[in-house]
Amino acid sequence: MTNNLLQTIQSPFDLRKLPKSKLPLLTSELRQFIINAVATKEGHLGASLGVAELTVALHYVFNTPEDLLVWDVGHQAYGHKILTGRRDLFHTNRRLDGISGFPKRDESEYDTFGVGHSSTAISAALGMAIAAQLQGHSHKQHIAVVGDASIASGMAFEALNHAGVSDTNLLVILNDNAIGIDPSVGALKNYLTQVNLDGTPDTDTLFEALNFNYSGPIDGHDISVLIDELERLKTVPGPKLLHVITKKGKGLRQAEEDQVKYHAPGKFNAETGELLPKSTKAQPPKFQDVFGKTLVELASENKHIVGITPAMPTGSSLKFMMEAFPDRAFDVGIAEQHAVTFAAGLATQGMTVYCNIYATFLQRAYDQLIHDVCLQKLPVIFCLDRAGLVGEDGATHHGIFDLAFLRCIPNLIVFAPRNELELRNILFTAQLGLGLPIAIRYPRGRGHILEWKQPFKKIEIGKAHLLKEGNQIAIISIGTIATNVSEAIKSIEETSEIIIAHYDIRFLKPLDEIVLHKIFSRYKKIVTVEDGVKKGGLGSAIVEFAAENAYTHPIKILGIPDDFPEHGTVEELQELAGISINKIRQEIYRLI
Ligand SMILES: Cc1ncc(C[n+]2csc(CCOP(=O)(O)OP(=O)(O)O)c2C)c(N)n1
Ligand SMILES: CC(=O)[C@@H](O)[C@H](O)COP(=O)(O)O
Ligand SMILES: [Mg+2]
Repeated sequence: MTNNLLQTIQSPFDLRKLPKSKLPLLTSELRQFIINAVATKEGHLGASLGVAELTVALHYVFNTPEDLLVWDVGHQAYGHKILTGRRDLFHTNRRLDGISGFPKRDESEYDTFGVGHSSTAISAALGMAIAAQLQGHSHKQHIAVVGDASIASGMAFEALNHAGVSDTNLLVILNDNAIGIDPSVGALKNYLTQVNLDGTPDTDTLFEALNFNYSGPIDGHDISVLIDELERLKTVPGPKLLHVITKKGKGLRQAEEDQVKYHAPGKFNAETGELLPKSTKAQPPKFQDVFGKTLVELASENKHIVGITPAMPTGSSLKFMMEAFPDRAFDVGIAEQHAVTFAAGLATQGMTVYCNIYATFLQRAYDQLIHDVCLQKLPVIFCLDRAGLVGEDGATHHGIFDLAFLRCIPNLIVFAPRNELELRNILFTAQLGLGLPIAIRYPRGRGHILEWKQPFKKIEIGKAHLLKEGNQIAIISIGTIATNVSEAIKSIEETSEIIIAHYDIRFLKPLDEIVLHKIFSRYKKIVTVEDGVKKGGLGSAIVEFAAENAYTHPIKILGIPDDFPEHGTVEELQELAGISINKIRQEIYRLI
């Protein structure tokens, strides 16, 4: 398909000049543009395909950017980006120095609010709407587009509760496709499904009870119905909720049929929709699969084991336990706060709980972690996937704060496996009973060990590992960044007389003080390396240890500088942050 019409749209002002009759063609071209771009450049697919009509209709009816449009999560905003001046830049989506995969305020005036984490749109749009009232801009419209999985989160409920007693020009559009990344769950999902089946609710809807003017459900792929309803709602004062039914992946057969895989499918053939074949060579496992498969092994021996994921069964691989032991594995929806306190409740009753949360999303449940788990010494086992730099998802998704924000919590053990075997063994060790909560953080992607299914070995809590001795400088690393450190050391030792010691501290908490005293007595200079923020993490811990023990060695901290890393490949971002093999080698040379 050509995209002749789409090519004429530089901004929504051009779009609004088109006759309504041209909009279906424009929508098809937009959809095809997204398919072509994601097929070769990768990214999120299904969500943007599902809202193609809605995106065109919103920019057609509302006077964006004067009217404020807020996308929840933002993984569905590719069409919005393409229509708002970024079509010709779209090939740089999620690449280093390119545009972000999510709406971002400093990228465009049409991106009214930075997103990536879910369920923020209603709060943000309500804030904007109340600001408009206070500033006397009563003509402004405020629209939050939120998915059925995201609206089930606590934050979204809190915002609805507040908005319902406001008299603001707020329109919440519930984009209901009955799926998040994985199928949506919970009582609200069942309620929405029923409303959808009935066609129209015959009693007061949940949203009417919260004082919203409810309309729908309407067909989100019928652009003319959408436009008529949005035009009508523009004239209705107060908080409104429009229930729109869409199909995730709409317009690409495979994406409609396998919505989980095509949420973010990787490269595929734009014409046939088929995923590009993966290498047939045996590969080391993904860390998430080491977690998921090991948990099944452990759960089959230990009936007290329970697993929890907040809406990421596939991403975390908890799906394996959900299949094997459906009664003991829970997808609680996008509800990180609930997931943590739910885990705490289970732990009070002697259950052995593995609560798997992406490191970045645990940020949302910080109080629950402190107040409900650690303060009460409840031995919940937190498995923090996607820790460190995650790559193309960028600033909103890097799991780089966890080491710093976990280290300051009393009673919490913090462990980062160096490889798949260490992950497997700590998962085993944790269920033997630690008497304290533990956070186990590991990265996105694959490790290096093909034969990872080895017999379990118990890990001694608080014990660091000497990986190699040296003569002047000691490097202390934590987690899988040890691979970069080992490579950097190897290349230096190949070309010089210097021999560098390397320790894997493993436990950020409790620190192995015996080993640290040995390091400080034996070596003149210390380097720490972590794939988390420098402020507050491993480096800070070592500096504090040195100060407490009156060691005056120079200590060089390598980690993420005090800034938000953007998107790019992990290797590119490590280079920028100064923790790539190359940058570690340079730093060591500088010290020598
Ligand atoms: C706080 C938080 N938890 C988890 C995620 C991961 N996540 C991204 S999209 C998504 C599903 C969103 O589903 P829905 O709101 O229904 O939107 P759809 O993809 O169907 O358009 C999830 C769980 C996230 N972005 N933020
Ligand atoms: C939009 C969002 O938050 C998720 O889709 C996220 O991109 C998933 O990340 P992984 O690909 O690492 O599972
Ligand atoms: Mg959805």
